[in-house]
Amino acid sequence: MSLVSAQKLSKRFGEMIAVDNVSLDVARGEVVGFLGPNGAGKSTTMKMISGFLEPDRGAAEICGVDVWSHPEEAKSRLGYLPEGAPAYGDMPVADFLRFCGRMRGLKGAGLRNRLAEMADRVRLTEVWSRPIETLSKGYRRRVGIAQALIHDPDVLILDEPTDGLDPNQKHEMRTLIRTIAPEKSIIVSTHILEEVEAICSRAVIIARGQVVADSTPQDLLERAANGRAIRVTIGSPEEKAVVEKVKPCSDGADLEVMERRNGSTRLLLRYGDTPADATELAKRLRDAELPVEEVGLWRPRLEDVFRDVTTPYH
Ligand SMILES: Nc1ncnc2c1ncn2[C@@H]1O[C@H](COP(=O)(O)OP(=O)(O)OP(=O)(O)O)[C@@H](O)[C@H]1O
Repeated sequence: MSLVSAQKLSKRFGEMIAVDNVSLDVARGEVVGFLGPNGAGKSTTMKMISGFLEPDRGAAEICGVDVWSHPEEAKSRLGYLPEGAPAYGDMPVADFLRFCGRMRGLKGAGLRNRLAEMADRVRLTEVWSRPIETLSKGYRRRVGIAQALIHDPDVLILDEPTDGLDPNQKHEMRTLIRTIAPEKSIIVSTHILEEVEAICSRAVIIARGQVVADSTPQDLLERAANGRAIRVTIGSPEEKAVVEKVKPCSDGADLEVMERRNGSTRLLLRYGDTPADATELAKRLRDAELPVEEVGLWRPRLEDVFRDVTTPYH
């Protein structure tokens, strides 16, 4: 069963369609990376899924509970980490989490147990009595995660969970997310594509309010290249002349100039559905007496895939 189910969500602000017919299902154990350029509609979609913003059309359910007709019940199954640090900076960590627990309806031994578990699991023991505003960014973000987890929700929505953290803190946060992932459905909004590869089992890319890709990060990478593109570097800065000379050797591939650097031009040759043969191409380029520096199958990064699927929407 999907713990998160959003069906055909749409939202307009005046004339502008911020979210257009977005559907998203997330099963237990899935970590979905929610990606998109600035203004794509990520926050608006997450706010509608978590019941903070009413959609014009469509519906969202958390654990089978409609977020608009039964908001209290739906929100009790949901933990949310907003962007940035938690408020109430002058409160000690323990008091803040106790307060959040009470707001979530916990009390007595149940509350004490959850607080102890958070201290241990989110590794907050060291700073337990310190005011939040005196903590490092990494610890503050962990306090944010602890407040989202205090009532042991089935669904977690995390907005930019590692933004502004140093590499060690990022690593710790990702390890924590991976540890809790099997029991929950998690949606992570992020701009950091390496994060998607590190922790997400699925990547949903949104542009201009619409879902433009929904697949595993590995599948997106394979689909983008799949041995069907070659990267060529020619030792000449004359972009136009390079393209003209490479074209007749390229068996009808689509040519794109990737970059010009240090007197060289780097091209990307896409072969569509035909497998690319880098050895044959290298031979032809040498026969044409081009100053070839490098010829190899192109291995895209997630950045390239992201650019590919969102660029037509800018
Ligand atoms: N309350 C609002 N009133 C008017 N327009 C809004 C409102 N909230 C969002 N928008 C607009 O809706 C579009 C989608 O915004 P949204 O914040 O959902 O994008 P996003 O993908 O989260 O962007 P970012 O990565 O920059 O946070 C943007 O053009 C934004 O300006």
